[in-house]
Amino acid sequence: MPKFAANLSMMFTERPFLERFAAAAAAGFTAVEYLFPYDHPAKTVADALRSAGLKQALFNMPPGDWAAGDRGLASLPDRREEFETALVTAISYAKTIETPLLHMMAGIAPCDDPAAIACYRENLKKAADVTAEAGIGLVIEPINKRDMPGYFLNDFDRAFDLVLDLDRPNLNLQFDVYHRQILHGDVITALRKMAPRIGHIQIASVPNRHEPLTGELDDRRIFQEIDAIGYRGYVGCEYRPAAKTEEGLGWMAAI
Ligand SMILES: O=C(O)[C@@H](O)C(=O)CO
Ligand SMILES: [Mg+2]
Repeated sequence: MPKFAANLSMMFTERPFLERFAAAAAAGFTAVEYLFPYDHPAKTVADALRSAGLKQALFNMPPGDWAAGDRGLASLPDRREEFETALVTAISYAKTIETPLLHMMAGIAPCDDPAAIACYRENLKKAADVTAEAGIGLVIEPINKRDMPGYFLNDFDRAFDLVLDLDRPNLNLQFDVYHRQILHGDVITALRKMAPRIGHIQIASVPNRHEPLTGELDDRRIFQEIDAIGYRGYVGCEYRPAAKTEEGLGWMAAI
């Protein structure tokens, strides 16, 4: 059975961010992930994590101005400086919080624009090298077009090929089963094919992004396959609970 990390951007949101750590631990989780820690000093987040006895699985690099619609900076040629600053901030937080993995979001840009493609590639190489120096892994995640229209990285094969092509040992794929199913289906074949370069996995039911076992996929079968491909990292529970978070945790005992 995979080991699960609670996603604190979607789960336990009945409480303020810093109180979600203790709630996740009380519910039996041993690790957490979330989108962004940057609203709080890194030390404050690290203290919340450690006093709850949790491990950090992953968080994202600063995405630009999320409220204004930014969804990452990596493919935006006119925001290269901001990307570099975001990278420095992410590494500093990653060291204090002790995350083994950072997710670099691509941004909203046409996926066939040569300038965006070149910029993304260049920034990805830079981020992979800088994170490697810091002893941190880097992941990229294809995101479906319904949840994030216009997102640059919207194709699993393209992301996988890029990871292979850049050939950095610390650069891998964030395989979100929810996005995979909406974008392409064929989840199990893709898990098998991409297994050597999967750095992180996330799950949710499809199409409502609720608890596992409540959607169109056979999540038990998918968890078996995640074990079978030899994945030993955390599986992030990146779902919006259908009701209160604790009320929906029964799926873990049922799988
Ligand atoms: O799937 C998602 O939405 C997240 O993993 C993410 O990092 C960007 O929103
Ligand atoms: Mg995800």
